[in-house]
Amino acid sequence: MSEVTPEIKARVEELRREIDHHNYLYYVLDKPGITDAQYDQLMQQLIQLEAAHPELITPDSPTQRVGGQVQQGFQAVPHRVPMLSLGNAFGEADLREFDRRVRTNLPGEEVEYVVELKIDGLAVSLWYENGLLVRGATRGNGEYGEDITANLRTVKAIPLRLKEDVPFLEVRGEAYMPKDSFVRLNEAREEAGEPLFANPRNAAAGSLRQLDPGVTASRNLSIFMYAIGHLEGPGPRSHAAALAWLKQLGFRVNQHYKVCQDISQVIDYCAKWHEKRFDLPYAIDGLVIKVNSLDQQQRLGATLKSPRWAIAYKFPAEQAVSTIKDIILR
Ligand SMILES: NC(=O)c1cnc(OC2CCCC2)nc1N
Repeated sequence: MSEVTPEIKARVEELRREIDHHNYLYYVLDKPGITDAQYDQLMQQLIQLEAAHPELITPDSPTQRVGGQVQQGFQAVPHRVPMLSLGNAFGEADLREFDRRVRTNLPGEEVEYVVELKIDGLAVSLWYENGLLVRGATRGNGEYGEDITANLRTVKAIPLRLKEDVPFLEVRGEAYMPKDSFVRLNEAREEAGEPLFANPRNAAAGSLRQLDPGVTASRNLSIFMYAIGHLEGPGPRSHAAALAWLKQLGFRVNQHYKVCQDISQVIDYCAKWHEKRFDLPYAIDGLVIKVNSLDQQQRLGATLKSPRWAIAYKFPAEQAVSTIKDIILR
């Protein structure tokens, strides 16, 4: 093994920064800055330098996303803050009833809502210590999840290192399989005589619960972050500010969220996306409405399993019976 010179160390660090930046442009912002060939060229240089100087390898190096070993199973891990499930609203009357309950519990106060698309994937929790990804887990039963860190590290939209070294941060998001990846995967499975996945949510869940991270890496999963689970130190005071801060840290955040001043604006926004949902490159099964003020969220609290400050608006199930492909590709 040849001696590590300062020049080699500097080159490795420069390659890492450049590759991380291009991963961020491509997988987080959907705005690639270079061609795939140029990207592969950078990766090959870094792989070769790290192979010649393994002592330079760090856990957050872009070459360390796909771990080697196949796991025997998944460790059960406790969530510091339970991952609650959402109550459902199936129409305008349910949404107005939700608004009435919120305002009854916050007498005389102004209430703002944030409305987000409800990504149809798998809820996951990511833990970062000093800006480094240290753990990833499924929601599980809300109290305990499964440790799928090795699999989540392969999702390139998940940063291995944040843009700021926050001491401790746990964030939640929805991992999902884009529609075109879902169709391609099922076509390949049909070719191979394997059972098809019924929908992108099952495909994402199946891909994340693989014992071999190499299989997860091949499934082209992505993610949208939607909440801070636990944060040490001062943080944002509203949910909208939390989403902006997560984006600033380098996370992928869905940009179709809207701050609404009253429930009528919420209802209009839900109607708009009920119309437009097939224009999206990923599956959604509704929208999520949240009280914007984190202080009001705190004071509204939660029932045993659901927050009083949030509700899911679910789209009516598909009327026409059509093949999964038509629905996905409509
Ligand atoms: N699938 C989604 O896109 C989604 C799921 N969950 C939440 O919020 C949590 C926070 C409090 C209970 C639910 N937001 C979302 N956008």
